Amino acid sequence: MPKTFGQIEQPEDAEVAKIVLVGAANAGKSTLINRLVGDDVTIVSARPQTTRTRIMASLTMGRRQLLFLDTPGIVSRKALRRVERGVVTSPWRTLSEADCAVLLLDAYKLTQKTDEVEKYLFAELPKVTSIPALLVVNKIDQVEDQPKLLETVRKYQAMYKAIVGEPMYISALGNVGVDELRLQLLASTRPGNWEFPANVKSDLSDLTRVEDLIRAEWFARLTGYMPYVVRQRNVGWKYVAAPQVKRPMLDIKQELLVSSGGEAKILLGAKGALLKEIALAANRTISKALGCRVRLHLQVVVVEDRRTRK
Ligand SMILES: Nc1nc2c(ncn2[C@@H]2O[C@H](COP(=O)(O)OP(=O)(O)OP(=O)(O)O)[C@@H](O)[C@H]2O)c(=O)[nH]1
Repeated sequence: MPKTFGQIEQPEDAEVAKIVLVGAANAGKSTLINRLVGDDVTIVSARPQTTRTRIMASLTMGRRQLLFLDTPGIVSRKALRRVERGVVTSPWRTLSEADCAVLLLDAYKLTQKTDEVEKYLFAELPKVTSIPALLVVNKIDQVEDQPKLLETVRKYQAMYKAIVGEPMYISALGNVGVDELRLQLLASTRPGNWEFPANVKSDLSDLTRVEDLIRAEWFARLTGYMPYVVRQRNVGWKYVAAPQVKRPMLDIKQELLVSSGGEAKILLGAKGALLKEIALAANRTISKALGCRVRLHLQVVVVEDRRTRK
């Protein structure tokens, strides 16, 4: 018989595990969470540091629930030192909440000897935590020199004593090894109460998810500093009932705020074509993510930039 805990219906023998992903910026944390959960819950981009919110995604299989605590990537040693001093949101704080860590390494960086941040991260990690961890090596699709990779991974394995089992080699993007990793993670659950109903995949409010998905589209199409200067303002959110259609359609109006006509031009593209493309693509992903029909309106608005105001 299922029992109700608070608002949540769960089986008598419910189990739960909180998982934290630790890795340098761009290691593929967001991509991996999306693969594991099977939904676009976090923003994925080729540029580092796009994870703005700490996102908790959840995945329920049978009686087990996994809760993923996503952490912002660590870009440099300097950033890591700031983290230690508690100046920026600390991934370490998230670590203390977790039952199990996934230590995510970028296979390509390991073979190219550009893994400085990782080395530093692994040297610091044992000082702040000893939670059990899986060592997961991502982006194996990018590696040719496999012996070199295995040798480097062995060194990492020795650095954090609480690593459970053998390292796992995956490609989050290519969906290789992800099913095996999911099974491993499910094996780390302990008796406990679920935090989300079985069918909920993320605790982000729908609005935050929508804004993330819109942002992902312009990040995918613009380069350089430009994506970072755009801010979002939600100006409309209503469900519109349409005759002959069973489920209402969600009508969303968002403004993209920039501080100059030049920036507006870049975002609009020739005759507004780029903005149209962004809106169309975002409309599709939002509709899929929320499971309802969506009509998205995007508008570029030039606002005075307080930083440059005299
Ligand atoms: N070739 C390859 N690329 C991958 C793989 N996994 C992720 N990527 C790419 O690596 C880039 C970074 O991925 P993200 O998932 O945004 O990385 P992240 O660790 O969440 O990054 P931050 O938000 O900066 O912390 C994206 O361009 C992904 O498509 C993989 O298995 N193979």
